[in-house]
Amino acid sequence: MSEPAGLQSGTTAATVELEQLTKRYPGSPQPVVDNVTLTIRAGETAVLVGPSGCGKSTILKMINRLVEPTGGRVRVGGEDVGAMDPVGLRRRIGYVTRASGLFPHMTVAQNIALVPEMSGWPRARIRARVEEMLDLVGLDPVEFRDRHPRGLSGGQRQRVAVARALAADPPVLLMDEPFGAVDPVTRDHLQGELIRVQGELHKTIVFVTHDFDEAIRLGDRIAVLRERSHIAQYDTPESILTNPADDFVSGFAGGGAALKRLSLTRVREVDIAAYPTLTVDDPLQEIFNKLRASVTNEILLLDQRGRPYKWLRRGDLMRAKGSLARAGTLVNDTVPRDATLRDALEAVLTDSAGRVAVTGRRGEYAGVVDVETLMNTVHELLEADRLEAMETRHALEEMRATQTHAEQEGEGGGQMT
Ligand SMILES: Nc1ncnc2c1ncn2[C@@H]1O[C@H](COP(=O)(O)OP(=O)(O)OP(=O)(O)O)[C@@H](O)[C@H]1O
Repeated sequence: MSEPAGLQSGTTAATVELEQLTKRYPGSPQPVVDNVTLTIRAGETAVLVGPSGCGKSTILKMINRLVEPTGGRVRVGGEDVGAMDPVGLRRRIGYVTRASGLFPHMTVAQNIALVPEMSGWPRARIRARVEEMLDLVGLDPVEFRDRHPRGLSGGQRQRVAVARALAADPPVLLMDEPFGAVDPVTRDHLQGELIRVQGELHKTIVFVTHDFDEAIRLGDRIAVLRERSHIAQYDTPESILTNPADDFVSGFAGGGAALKRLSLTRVREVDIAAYPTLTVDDPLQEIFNKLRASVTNEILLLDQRGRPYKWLRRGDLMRAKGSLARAGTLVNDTVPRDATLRDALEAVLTDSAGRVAVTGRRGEYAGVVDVETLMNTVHELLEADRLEAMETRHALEEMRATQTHAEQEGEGGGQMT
């Protein structure tokens, strides 16, 4: 069977379309997936979130044909998967589940090499690919290549499972609660890693979870599903938080929209205050002068490599008898520019003076955020979201009105002839 263009290995991503997709398992009176139509754009992460048993896993399994639909179809890269050879199809769609599904008798490297081997890749290319994949998921190839799954932690097993799913460079990755069985701290870490990997690879990812916070964090778009996979809302996380379609969606999203909004924004996206700074090599007199002139009553002292080192307040130098080594308070927490505003808020709230230094890639000083900046920012964000939601609703209403008008005109025209 020929390989459809949209599904060739090496293709960055492919659109996934569900068209009136339905599944009724034998013996069950109701379909578990009922007439679902949904388009997942190439390169996007779509998260399916909904109550237990609403058919999320069944949808994923219909995409890679582990389950055959009873109605409708799935297209990947424009091609009907029902017309493809299921084994070939599965080689080109990565699949990661809650239980890693690694083969226990095979080493990590053998597990990752599985699909490239079945696809007939030359040995040297497979070896290089295994190393590359381990590197990508943050595992040292030398340390992990020859280990067996039983010797790995739950989090490490899921990393290997992701490496295996991506090994043959599939355009589509299906993830069924991949982090559901690991502890919350590891889950948090793995979610961050997935965001980083997706930032590099731009695959089309269909991710299933029943954790709404996970959906908010990972999804470019979220499909909130009711029973039988009826779509309650399919939208960006921002729209779902600020403009939920109905009570079911807002109930699922839970409270705390403002806090969740903080998780969606990065520190680099907000105005970071420029703080008065000096470096440890600057003359003492200059430090005195700057402190005296500072409206913040405080300066941030940077080390020789420009990294935040000490907070220095007026009087500190005097009390330390002019010794810079003894004066001030060491900076013990910083946040990178890529951190979320929620992380920044956490750091600011635990800081005794209510502010935290922001750093760039190499730990260099980039600015300071404080409680006031964060409060103002979240107010502005929520306000902007609300305005946008209102504009969208207005545009939709206008479109509908124009449509109705055109239809009426059409009907009128029909009567005249
Ligand atoms: N092979 C099967 N045969 C019969 N019924 C099935 C089969 N697989 C799943 N079901 C039923 O279909 C419904 C949907 O299951 P599915 O696993 O797709 O839901 P889900 O939303 O992924 O659930 P969860 O979040 O609990 O994993 C459930 O009622 C389940 O019992």
